[in-house]
Amino acid sequence: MSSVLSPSNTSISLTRYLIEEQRAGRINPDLRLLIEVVARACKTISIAVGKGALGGVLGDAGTPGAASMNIQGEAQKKLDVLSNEILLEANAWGGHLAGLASEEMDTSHPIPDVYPRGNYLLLFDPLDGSSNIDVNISVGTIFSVLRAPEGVTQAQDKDFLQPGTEQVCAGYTTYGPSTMLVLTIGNGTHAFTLDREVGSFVLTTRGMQIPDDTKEFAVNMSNQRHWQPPMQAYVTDLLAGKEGPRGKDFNMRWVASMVADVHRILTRGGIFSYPLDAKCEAQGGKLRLMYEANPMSFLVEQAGGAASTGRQRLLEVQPTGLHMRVPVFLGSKAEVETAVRYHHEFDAEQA
Ligand SMILES: O=P(O)(O)OC[C@H]1O[C@](O)(COP(=O)(O)O)[C@@H](O)[C@@H]1O
Ligand SMILES: [Mg+2]
Ligand SMILES: [Mg+2]
Repeated sequence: MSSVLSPSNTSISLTRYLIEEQRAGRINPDLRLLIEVVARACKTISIAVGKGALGGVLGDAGTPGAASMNIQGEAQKKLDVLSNEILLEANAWGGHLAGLASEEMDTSHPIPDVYPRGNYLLLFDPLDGSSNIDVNISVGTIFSVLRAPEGVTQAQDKDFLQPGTEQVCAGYTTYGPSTMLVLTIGNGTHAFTLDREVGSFVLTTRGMQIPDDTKEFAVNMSNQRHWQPPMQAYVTDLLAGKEGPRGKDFNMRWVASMVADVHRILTRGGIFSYPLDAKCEAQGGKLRLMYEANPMSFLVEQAGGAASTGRQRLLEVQPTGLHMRVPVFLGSKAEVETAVRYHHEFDAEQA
């Protein structure tokens, strides 16, 4: 059972938590440093996000009429670009990386020759929930850490193409009413809250646990007409409530910031889905495997939940590109298994 820790003078900081994990032999000094550097960069982003219009960080990057686009074909927000720069600058010189990759950069980013290299690869979505930036709704940063292949000191895109099961660490920060960092190194999922006075992340929930069952689902319902038949059937039965085949009523939530929707699920359960639909079919989905779906799936599985494409365990998907997209179903284990059953039954009927 997860335990929300009441603040006391023995509060455990992120640094102490990581040192204890290192002493237990679960992480080495390089990975500990890498996590500390990412956390510090997220504190800087949190300050920028918190300033909002006063910091001049709202709105689109680029110039009026000439928005700057990323490889996803999306107009970049100023905070997308600023957060990316903050994470790049913070991590380039740290000496624990062989390469970086980001939602906002077409290809992987080499570590400048002047800096020492390390054995890890860092992938990140510098600012998740971009459509919510200008309307003051929670946004976040998502990151994933892999090992660089043996002998690789300056990674290329192909070196990042490892299934999610190879992650050694994953996390996200939410920039909401409070700033929180949620982290796993493969020994459970834990939440830290930023103590703004002290300037450090403090452990506030050790061992987050997602209840197996839920009465809450999160999906962008406006895409319903574009969904495939199994998804149509699954949501129709959710909406039918206790009079329907599911025999219970379900509530719906959709923040449109994956970090916020997943944080709610890690905190009180639920299922989050961004299925394949006619609009994103050609791309293979909406959400990105390497720096959205994989890190969130690792965190969810480490909290007792499940994560699937609807047809396959998400962490076992073999990446084919840095910006590969996938359908996503994650959260309460029994509910994800139910959604997957609708897809398998439909496929079996088609076969
Ligand atoms: O606009 P939609 O269709 O509701 O999609 C919302 C989804 O898109 C995202 O904003 C995509 O992430 P980015 O903001 O990092 O591009 C997710 O956070 C969110 O779950
Ligand atoms: Mg995102
Ligand atoms: Mg983003």
